[in-house]
Amino acid sequence: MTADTASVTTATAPAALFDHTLTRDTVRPGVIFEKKPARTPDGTEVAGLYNAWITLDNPKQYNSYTTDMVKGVILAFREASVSRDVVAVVFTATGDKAFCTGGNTKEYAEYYAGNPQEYRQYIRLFNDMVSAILGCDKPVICRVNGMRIGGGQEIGMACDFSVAQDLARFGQAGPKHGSAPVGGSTDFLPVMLGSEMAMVSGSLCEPWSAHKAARLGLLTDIVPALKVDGKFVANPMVITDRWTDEYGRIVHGEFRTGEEAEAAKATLKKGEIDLSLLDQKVEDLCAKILLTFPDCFTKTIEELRKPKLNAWNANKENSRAWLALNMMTEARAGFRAFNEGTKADREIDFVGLRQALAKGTPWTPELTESLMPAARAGK
Ligand SMILES: CC(C)(COP(=O)(O)OP(=O)(O)OC[C@H]1O[C@@H](n2cnc3c(N)ncnc32)[C@H](O)[C@@H]1OP(=O)(O)O)[C@@H](O)C(=O)NCCC(=O)NCCSC(=O)C1=CCCCC1=O
Repeated sequence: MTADTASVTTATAPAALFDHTLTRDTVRPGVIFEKKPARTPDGTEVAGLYNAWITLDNPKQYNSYTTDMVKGVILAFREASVSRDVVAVVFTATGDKAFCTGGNTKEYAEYYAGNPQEYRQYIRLFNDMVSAILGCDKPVICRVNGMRIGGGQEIGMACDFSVAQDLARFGQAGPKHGSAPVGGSTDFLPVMLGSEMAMVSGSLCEPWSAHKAARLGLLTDIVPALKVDGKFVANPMVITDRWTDEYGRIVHGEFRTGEEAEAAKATLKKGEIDLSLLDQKVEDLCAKILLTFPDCFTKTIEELRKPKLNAWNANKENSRAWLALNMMTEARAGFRAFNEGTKADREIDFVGLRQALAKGTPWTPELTESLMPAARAGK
């Protein structure tokens, strides 16, 4: 007679399991780790199996990660990775505004600016966070609950799948705020988009809509999140009702402008945000993963990660050194400007800087001060 799987398990599984977790320390400020029951495609809970949800919880600062949070993310991924009962990891954040807008600019401006040796240590942690995602033994789904900008885009692209609510925006901030997107984006973007669009997305700091990001290959799928009069509608700020302009150029996924944008803002205002379709999509994806051979699935994603991982491993250490030294010059100026400026004026004087450097001006403290929004306000 053939024994059922449960009896075989009872007879042959070790009586006591070794613990491969690095630490059971549950104090992880700004990061929530939860195990939620895994479900079959029809929604039935599966006994003894879970999906690990790792949630960035710093909504007031758009879920940017503080140094403590980076440590928390590493530990959470480590725990999810070694949990035998975890099927998939869902990486997300609190609220509906932002998944993550990258490194915490307040910390950058007030602690790391001008302190390269400290930032070098921070980047060790940051690099370990990206590596923890890329090396997770479970498939990782980024549940993009809102904008994914700067380092947020980098840790999002390190995930295996990304499912987004369609009000989310995607892109980089570094070249405007004093950094280079070498925390993953310069490695992942060419792999995911091809080099031309990688150049556009990585360097110009112009956000893309979810529709555009999905069309160009950054996302697994998108869902509407805005409900107007009880009905889900596509992000009204984005062109979704036509594919081309009068010259045949693709406009689907571009942001609306002029009167169309004004009307869209009004629609946004009267609607409410509901992430239930996002949750459903994430659950559906987790359920698809559940119904596969675990080891074959893991081997598959390990192989498919390689183009991203190889690029990341080739560059991360020398990027760390560059990022540290850049905290003496452009990052010091840019992150301070963002932190000290107003919403209407929080970038440095780019033209003034370029003109000064063209004349060989050194990076003195006086040069940095002269580039700040406060210097313009005084003029
Ligand atoms: C474009 C923005 C992402 C969003 O702009 P907007 O919609 O106008 O919202 P804000 O009013 O700016 O933001 C709401 C409040 O959140 C605070 N906030 C936003 N992002 C951060 C952040 N990253 N750190 C700390 N606080 C943040 C913002 O100050 C507002 O607070 P308030 O108290 O004033 O209400 C825009 O917010 C933006 O550009 N943010 C900064 C993006 C950024 O520069 N990120 C860092 C990029 S570099 C990076 O991430 C790196 C990672 C590792 C490798 C090296 C590296 O550089």
